[in-house]
This record gives sequence, C-alpha cells and structure tokens, in this order.
Amino acid sequence: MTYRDTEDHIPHATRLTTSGPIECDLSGFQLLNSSLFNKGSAFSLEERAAFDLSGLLPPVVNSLYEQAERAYMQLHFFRTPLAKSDFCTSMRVQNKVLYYKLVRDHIKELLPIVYTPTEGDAIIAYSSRFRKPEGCFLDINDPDGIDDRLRPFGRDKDIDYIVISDSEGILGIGDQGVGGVRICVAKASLMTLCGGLHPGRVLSAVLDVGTNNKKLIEDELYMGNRFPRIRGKAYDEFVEQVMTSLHNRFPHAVIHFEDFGVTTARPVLERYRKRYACFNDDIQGTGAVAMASMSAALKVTNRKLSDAQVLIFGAGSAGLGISDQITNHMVSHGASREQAHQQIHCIDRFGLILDNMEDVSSAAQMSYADKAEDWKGVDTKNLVEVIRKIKPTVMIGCSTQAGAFTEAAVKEMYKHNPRPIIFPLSNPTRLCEVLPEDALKWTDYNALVATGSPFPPVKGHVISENNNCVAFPGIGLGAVLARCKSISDTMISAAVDELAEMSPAVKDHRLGLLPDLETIDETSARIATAVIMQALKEGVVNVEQEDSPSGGKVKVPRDFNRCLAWVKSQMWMPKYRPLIKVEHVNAIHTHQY
Ligand SMILES: NC(=O)C1=CN([C@@H]2O[C@H](COP(=O)(O)OP(=O)(O)OC[C@H]3O[C@@H](n4cnc5c(N)ncnc54)[C@H](O)[C@@H]3O)[C@@H](O)[C@H]2O)C=CC1
Ligand SMILES: CC(=O)C(=O)O
Ligand SMILES: [Mg+2]
Repeated sequence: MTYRDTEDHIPHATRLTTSGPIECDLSGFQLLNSSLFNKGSAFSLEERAAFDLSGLLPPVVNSLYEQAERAYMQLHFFRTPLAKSDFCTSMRVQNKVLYYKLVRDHIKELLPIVYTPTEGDAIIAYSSRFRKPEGCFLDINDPDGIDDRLRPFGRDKDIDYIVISDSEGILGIGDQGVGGVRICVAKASLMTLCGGLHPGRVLSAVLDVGTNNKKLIEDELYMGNRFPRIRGKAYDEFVEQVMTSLHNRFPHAVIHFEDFGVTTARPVLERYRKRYACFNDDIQGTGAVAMASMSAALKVTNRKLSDAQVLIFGAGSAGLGISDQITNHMVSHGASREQAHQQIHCIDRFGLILDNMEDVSSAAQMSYADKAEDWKGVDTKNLVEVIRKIKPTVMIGCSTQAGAFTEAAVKEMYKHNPRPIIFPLSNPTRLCEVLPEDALKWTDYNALVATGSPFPPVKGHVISENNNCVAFPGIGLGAVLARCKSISDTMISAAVDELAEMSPAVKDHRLGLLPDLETIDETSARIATAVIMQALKEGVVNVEQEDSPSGGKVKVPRDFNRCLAWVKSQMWMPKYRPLIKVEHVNAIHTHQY
C-alpha cells in the first residue's frame, strides 16, 4: 500500500502516516503529473535517477522552501483575487505538498483566496474558468452508477473524510449547480490545511440534481445538468443511494454535508446522523464557532449565558444551527430546553417568528417562536422595534442581507448593552449585515464584533473571522482519529468549550474572540482532542483507551495532554518524504490527478 501504516493490521485504524518514506510505482511523466507524489524541482538526484526523471527536470535541486518562495513571487504576478485563485487551484492539481506549504505559510493572506470570499466567485465562474476537474460528480441521471463513479477514489480504508454538497445554498450565493463541486474541494482541502488530514484521503463529491439558477441554464458553457432541481421522493431516493454507496465503499469515513438548501439541509442531517458519522458544517460547524465566540464575548463583558437574550437574524441553516448550538450549550450548563428556547428569538423574511406563523415557518423555526400575544401592537418586521422590546445581549446575522444591521439597529443594541455583541456572519464580504467598522463606530468602539468573511482590524480591534473553518477541521479530525460511529451534540459542545477556552479576548478584548488563524494547527488539534475524549466517554468510537483490556483497536491516551500529543503526531504536514521505488502499489486513489 502506498501510505502504509504500522497499524494497518488493526481493524478501523487509519492508514494516515505522517512521516517516513512513501512507496511509489509511478515514474517519468506520470510521476510529475501525480499531484500527491510530484516534487517538481525538489526531486533529489537519486530520485531522478530511480524514477526516470533526469531528462525531465533542470539540473538544480530546490528545497521546498525555495519552491514556496518562487510560487509566492509568481502568485503576485496576478492582480485579481480570482486570478490568484486560479493560480492556487492549478498548484493544487500539480503538487499538493507545495500548495499546502504555500497556503500554510501565508494563511491569512491566502485563506480568502482559496476559501470565502474568492471561492464564491470561483464557483460562480466554474464552467467558464474550468481547466481540470477535481472531486467526484454524482449525477441523478445515473443512480445505478454511483459506485462506479466512486471507484477511482479507492475503497474501504482509503478515504477518511468525505465532503458532499447538492449546491443549493452555496456560501450565501445560492444555487450554483455543478460548480458547487468546488465548495466540496475547498472544504476538503481545509481539512488538510487546518485539520491535518492526508490530502490523498479526502473525497469531495457534488450531487448534480439539476439547478434552478436561470443564468446557469442559459449559459452555453454550463457543465452541469440543465433541468430544474429534482425534489421530493426522487431527490430523497438519490441522496439515500449516495449515502449507502459512500458508506459501503468507505465504511470508516466521516461524511460532511455542505451548503445544502434551506429545506433539505436539516432533514438530510437528521436522517443520516442516526446511521453514520456525519455532520453538517453550516448547521453544526457554524453553530459551534458562533457559540464559542459568544461564550468568549460573554466572559469579556462579565455576563452570564443564563441571562443572555439572543436575536438571530436569518433563521436558515446557519441561523437555526447557531440557535440549536446555543440551546445545547445552555442545556449542558443547567438550563432546560424550554428556558433556552425562550432566550433565543429568530427573525426571518416575514419578521420575528411568532407562534401563529406555522404557514410560513418550518417546524425548526417554530420551535423558537415568540408568543404572538406578547407582540401585539409591535411591528415585528422592524428590526429596531424588535431590538427595543427584546433588548438582546447578542445579535447574529445569517440572512445574506447586506446592511440589514442599520445604524439605528446597532445604536438600539448599544442603548441596552454597554458592550453589545454583534456578529454579522453572512458571506461573502459584500453580503455582511454590517461592516465591522460601522458597528464599532456606532457604538463608540465598544461592540464586540465577529464576521463571516475576513476583515482588517479597526483601530486596533481585531475582527475575528467567525468562520466555521475554525471548528470543523478539528471536529472532523477528532471524529476521523477516533473512528467515530456517530457525532453527537455533546461532542460538538465539547469542541465549543475547548474553542472558547482558547479565546485571546479573555486577556484583552481587542485581540479578537477566536484564536488567531496562524495557530490553527494547535486550535484544531485541541478541538480534536476534546471531541475524542467526549466520544470515548460516550462510547461511540472504534478506538480504545490505552489502559483498557485490548480489544484489538488503536490505543488512545487517556489524559488530555498526552492525547493532544498523539493527535498532533497524526496530523499531516506539507513536507516532502523520500520516495521508494516499487513495482506495484495497491492503492488506486494515490494515482488521482
Ligand atoms: N460564517 C460562517 O461560518 C458561515 C456563514 N454562513 C453564511 O450565512 C448566510 C446564510 O447561510 P445559510 O443559513 O446556509 O442560508 P439559508 O438560505 O439556509 O438561510 C438564510 C435565511 O435568511 C432568511 N432571510 C432572507 N431574507 C431575509 C430578510 N430580509 N430578513 C431576515 N431573514 C431573511 C431566509 O429566509 C433564510 O431562512 C450565508 O451568507 C452564508 O454564507 C453560513 C454558514 C457558515
Ligand atoms: C462558510 C460557509 O460554510 C458558508 O458560508 O456557507
Ligand atoms: Mg457552507
């Protein structure tokens, strides 16, 4: 096997190796064209001789450091974010180690290029800028061919993590049809960049079930299915076939749902989380990060969770996910579910959700409904009036409505809170509910602000990027390493507590509510450890604690710090490893790209 693991004989062990030589049966052009094995000008003279590369490379042997410096210089030949994104994409399909080294070394500058906000534009332009496919295309026209389409990616223990999307609710820009494959590729690559998963052991798959995006249907270059989205029974059956095929082929992989539509995201998650280790990032990942930021902000302002009133503006996947996570957190800190729901108020497109609005609200929204009789005579569509009555401690935007948090609304928050907590989380940048600069200015620089897309500091106040990428890589890594059978709410809450613990704002509120992106390896490793420890408590793992009687599984240290060290030892980092020539490697996926 290519990525041979010393624990390969143990059922459920990962084959994620992070050091030592790698076996390789490719040579010549094929080797240069394999993004997982390619080292370009960094192949040593011995490797060039052994792998038939001597005539294919100029004589100088570069280090990875030198290559990354050159790539960074080349990147700056490109002026627009989208052109930089194209450059990064082609580097990812040429040489994964170099790609991850480059992005990791300049994470703050390049995350907005390889992820939100630029990724949104790259997805919109998918068919016109298409060069080389990445990911797997699952087509509703070919339900019987799902397994054939997955076969090139390997089998059984070849894949640790799978990101899937049906592209209906991409990054605040809605239905993007087949181009949504790129959000899966981007999220899977964040699992490597921020969560240390092996880049050859993640799979990204788009479910092409048609599109309702008229622009795409009319675009002659559009590469996906040109019919309206299939819904209802046929959609559910296709998702069922996809999930069953994924699980049959990769029974140990964790499945991550991304950017499903507002009506499908939640039912799909609820259906499958009972059966498999799966997770919806827009619901649970976003909820975890927002709850951690809120927890840190409450600490900074000396307020208690039990007294907080929360206003959610935009009660879709993210808004309700955050509401659920806040509820779980309140419950795990002593509140009843009813009390928690009374502290959370949701506004959606028809105004504040009230208990007489069944006809226009989903069941999930209705569970947070305020009593209509308490709101007689108030214009519940008017945000300022709603704030005046509720006096929220925290206001969170997930509505995709740019500028919805007006000066009057922010000032009303400030009237009731010396330090209002305001999180405009909508992506991309142009859809943000309020610019951080304005939120701070309108509150005499007293607001605690976190956003969905990156923003520069405002007068020395770090604006935390409340992006789910701070949480899901750690949660995913923990679930992969513990070979979890399911991912529970309490495992997510453990991640929240760990993330809140790491907030720099507790020392100085200007430093930001979330740990700095530069320390993302540490953040993800700690979150993963917290998730593993909680999963072990709940018995939903396929590993065992070091001192338990041997059940033939991978042993995990019992103590947090030693478990953390073990997690770190399992994380893949971008570095070149010596290649050993073998005749035949029995792992199909290593030949991808
Ligand atoms: N910062 C982060 O980590 C994340 C940010 N997001 C962002 O949050 C936003 C929402 O994403 P999803 O929840 O996945 O989308 P969604 O489509 O599920 O939810 C949007 C909700 O906003 C509501 N809405 C629309 N117009 C409104 C108005 N005028 N007033 C109040 N509500 C209104 C919609 O009815 C819908 O319920 C997007 O911009 C997305 O990029 C989503 C996930 C993670
Ligand atoms: C960040 C993310 O997952 C979203 O905006 O959908
Ligand atoms: Mg998303």
